Amino acid sequence: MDVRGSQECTEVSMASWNYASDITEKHRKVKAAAQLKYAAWQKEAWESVRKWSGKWETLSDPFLRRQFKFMSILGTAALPKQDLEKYNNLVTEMSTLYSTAKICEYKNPKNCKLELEPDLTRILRSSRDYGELEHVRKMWRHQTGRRIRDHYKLFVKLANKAAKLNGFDNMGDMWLYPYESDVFRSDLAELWKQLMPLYQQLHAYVRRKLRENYGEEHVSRRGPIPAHLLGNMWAQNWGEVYDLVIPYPGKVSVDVTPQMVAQGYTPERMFELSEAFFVSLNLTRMPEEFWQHSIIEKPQGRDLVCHASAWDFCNGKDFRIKQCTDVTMNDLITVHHEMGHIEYFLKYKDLPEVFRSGANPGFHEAVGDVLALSVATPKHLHEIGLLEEVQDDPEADINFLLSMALDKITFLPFGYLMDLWRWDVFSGKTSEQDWNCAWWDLRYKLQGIKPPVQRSEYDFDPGAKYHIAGNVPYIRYFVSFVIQFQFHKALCMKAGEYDPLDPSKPLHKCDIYKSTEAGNALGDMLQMGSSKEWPEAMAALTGTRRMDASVIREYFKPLELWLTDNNEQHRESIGWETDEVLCTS
Ligand SMILES: C[C@H](NC(=O)O)C(=O)O
Ligand SMILES: [Zn+2]
Repeated sequence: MDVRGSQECTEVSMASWNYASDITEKHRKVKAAAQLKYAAWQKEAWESVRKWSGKWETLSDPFLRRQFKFMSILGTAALPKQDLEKYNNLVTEMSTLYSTAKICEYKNPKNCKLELEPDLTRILRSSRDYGELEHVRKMWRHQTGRRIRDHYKLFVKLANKAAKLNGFDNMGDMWLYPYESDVFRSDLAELWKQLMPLYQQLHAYVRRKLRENYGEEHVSRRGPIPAHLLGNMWAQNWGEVYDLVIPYPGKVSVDVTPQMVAQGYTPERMFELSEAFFVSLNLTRMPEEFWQHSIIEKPQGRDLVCHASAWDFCNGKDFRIKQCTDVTMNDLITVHHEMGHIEYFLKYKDLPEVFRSGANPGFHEAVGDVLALSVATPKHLHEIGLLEEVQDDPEADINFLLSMALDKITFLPFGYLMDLWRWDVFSGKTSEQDWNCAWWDLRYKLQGIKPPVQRSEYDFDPGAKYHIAGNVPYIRYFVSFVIQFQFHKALCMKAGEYDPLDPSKPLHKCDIYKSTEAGNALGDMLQMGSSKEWPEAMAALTGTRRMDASVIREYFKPLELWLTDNNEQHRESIGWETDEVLCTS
């Protein structure tokens, strides 16, 4: 049944790639037709599997049983043709509106060509003008969320119809199927409960530093932080305001963006640097086709989906990244993230097609980030010439850990709430007239942030984020940000870079570069694809079968102690409160 990566899969991937990298009506038509053809092929394959239902469950070979289990879920191809065509068009239209959105410049309303990448990303990273930041955030939401709210209404209806045709109550349940656990949601709630205290300490510290920078009239002592001051369009990580919050200024800065620019780094060099790290671990070099067909710089003169992505063309040969790479440290980390996907594709390409995916979607998001945890260390940045010296003192350590926390800890509540909101929308717990205010309830409750201007139900702020417009599930990133530290710890032990009993080898200083023991262990887990249940893949690499928040807390322990002490010294209140109405329904 399972062919070497069906021709239909290659065809629909190619048509989707052509559209995503060059948004034209012609490419859209070809993609829509290929999607319907692929769905017809999937439905045919599913029909022949269904003939076995009631029999395959008793097959003695677990490998075969698992293949049938996965093939018995058809997905959205179960929709009647017209519904599927409508569903596909809605998703394509929403992600196109998002990817082609442009806004006018704050100080020059005649220039209305500003795009998210790189224009708005750069402004949000570098501007400290309160009014400009507020303008950029508000106008982006007018051009994206507001314009797709109606699409989203019909999308939710069709998505739930498809879920029901697959035997699920709603699409939120269908999205959780690959995690193969009926306690998964409560496991996630437990992880967040364990991590929230650290987040709240970091939030209190950053709020104080931003208050000192912008003044108490903009950043109150006890209230939520205005979202547009956090350096990122969605306030999903705060690394870009590192310069405003550095605990010990005057130390060597771990943000090596200036060094990368000064040394004439190009996107090509960033990709070669990333590949060199993977190869140093005895992992796989990028194939020739990768370098021929990938898009690693934003092409001029055409619209495309700039959000970075990694592509598997189902033929065991053709794998690509599409990324509008900017020469920044943030994008160097993203390059590793995307190349981690390619490594996974390469490692499981000879498995039956149904097993060519991550042990669960969180695993796929974690691979590249694990390597980036080593790359980001001052020791590694020094080794590759991006940091002039390594200062091995407690203050430099706190600076480094804070920069890592601004990316990894600040992300956790956002990574969790994105699908908390969507699960409630799919299940109907959040009704359509409350969509936007339910979003802000979660943004306030979990992240302790607020919108710069009051929101209403004319807005659709979730739609201002790629993964909602483009219909990409998001809990995979929350899972990744927890398990990538478990993987990091296991690999660091294999590399001899971390010893729980040796204080001179703390987890946050580990760099697995050139360790083939670590690389082989990681490669062995990647080779499993989704042929085994994810706790088995987790145990193969880390020795434990569960997601475990204690590892990320161990990594940040020195910082957590420092933050708690620093907040006490400044008598900062931990947490947030407000009587402001953030959103009117
Ligand atoms: C964290 C997630 N990463 C990704 O899409 O690759 C994001 O960018 O929102
Ligand atoms: Zn990813």
